[in-house]
Amino acid sequence: MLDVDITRRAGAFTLDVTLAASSGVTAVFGPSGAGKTTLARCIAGLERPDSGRVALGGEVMFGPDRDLPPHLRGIGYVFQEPRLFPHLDVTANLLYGARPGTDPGPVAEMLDIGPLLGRRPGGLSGGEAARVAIGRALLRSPRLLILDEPLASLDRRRRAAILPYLERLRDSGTPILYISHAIEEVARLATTLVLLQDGRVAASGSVGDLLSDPDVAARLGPDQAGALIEGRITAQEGGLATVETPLGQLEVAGVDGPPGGRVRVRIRAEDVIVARMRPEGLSARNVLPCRIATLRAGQGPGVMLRLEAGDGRLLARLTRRSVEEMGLAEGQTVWAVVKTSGVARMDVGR
Ligand SMILES: Nc1ncnc2c1ncn2[C@@H]1O[C@H](COP(=O)(O)OP(=O)(O)OP(=O)(O)O)[C@@H](O)[C@H]1O
Repeated sequence: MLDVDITRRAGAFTLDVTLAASSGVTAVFGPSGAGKTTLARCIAGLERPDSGRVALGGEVMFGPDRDLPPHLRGIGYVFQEPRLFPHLDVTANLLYGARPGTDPGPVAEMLDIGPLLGRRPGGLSGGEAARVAIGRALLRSPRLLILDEPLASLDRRRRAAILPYLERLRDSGTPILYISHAIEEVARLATTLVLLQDGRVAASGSVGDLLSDPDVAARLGPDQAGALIEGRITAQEGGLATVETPLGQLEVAGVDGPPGGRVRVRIRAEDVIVARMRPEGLSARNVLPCRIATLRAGQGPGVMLRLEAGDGRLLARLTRRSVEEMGLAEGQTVWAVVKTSGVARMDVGR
C-alpha cells in the first residue's frame, strides 16, 4: 500500500531507496546517519525528493507531475520529541487538526491517557507526552502513521512501559512506518523490516526471516543479533512462562499474558550455548535439539551459527576457537542451551 522509489541528495549524502510496505508495522532500521529520517520526511512531504515516486494506496503523493503538500497526504507523523502545544490541555492537543465532532475517547482509552485529558503538556512525563502525540496523530485518521523514533528520548524503563501501547496500535490496523535504531523495539513491533545503510536498502523482508539470517546479523553487529521466535503460552507459574514454539517448548521469564496468548520472544545470539551431546545436570531449563543450517565466520573472533529445528530458527554466536575445537560443521545435529533469563523483558512482546 506504500510504494516508494526515490532519490534525494543532501550535501554529501544520497538517499536512494525503493521499498514497498503493506499492512502492519514496517520498521526502517539502521545506524545513525543511514537516512531514516530523510526517508520518512520525503514520504510525508516534509522534504522533496530529487526524483522518483511516492504512492499510498495507489494514489501518487509525489511524482514527475505531482507533489502533494503534507496535509493532503493523509499521513500522521510523530516526531522524536512530542511537539505538543503548551497552552492547550491534552484534550485540545488531541483534537488539534482532527475533524469536528471527533470523539477522543476510544483512542484515549487505547493509549491510557484518559486521566490526563484536562492537564497541560508541561506537567506530563516523557512517556505520557509521547502517548498524547501518538493519539493526536491517530485522531486525524491517517492512512499511514509514521513514528520517527518516538521513544528515543525515553529511558529504558519508560520505553518498556510504552511498547504495549504500540503493540495495541499495531493490532488496531493502522499501517505504521516505524523508524528506529533499537533492535528490541523492532523485534517486538515489526511485521516487515527494512534495513537502511548509507542511504540504501541493505536488506528487506519479514522481520522473523531477517533477524535469523546470519548475514543480516553480521550487519547488525554481534550484540544486536538474535532470532525471533513466535509461540503460544501454555502455562504461567512463578514468573516463568512455558511457550510452545516451532523449536519446541521454551521456559522464559518476563512474559506477561494468560495461557493461550501468542507471544514473540527474541533470543539473543550471545545467550545461546551449543553442545555436541545432550548436556545433563544443567541449571538451564531449555535444551533444544537443532541442526546447524549455516556457519558464518565474521570479521573478528566470532562465528554466527544458524540453528534450525522444525520450522524454528535460532542464532548462536560462538568464538572461532570453540567452533574449531568442537569440530562443528553445517548439517550436524547439536543441542542449543538457552537460559531462561537470557530473554530480557524488553525483548518479549505479544
Ligand atoms: N539538509 C542537509 N544537508 C546536508 N546533509 C544532510 C541534510 N539532511 C540530512 N543530511 C545528512 O544525511 C544523512 C542522513 O540523515 P538522517 O537524519 O536521515 O539519518 P538518520 O538515519 O535518521 O539518523 P539518526 O538515527 O541519527 O536520526 C546524515 O549524514 C545527515 O548529516
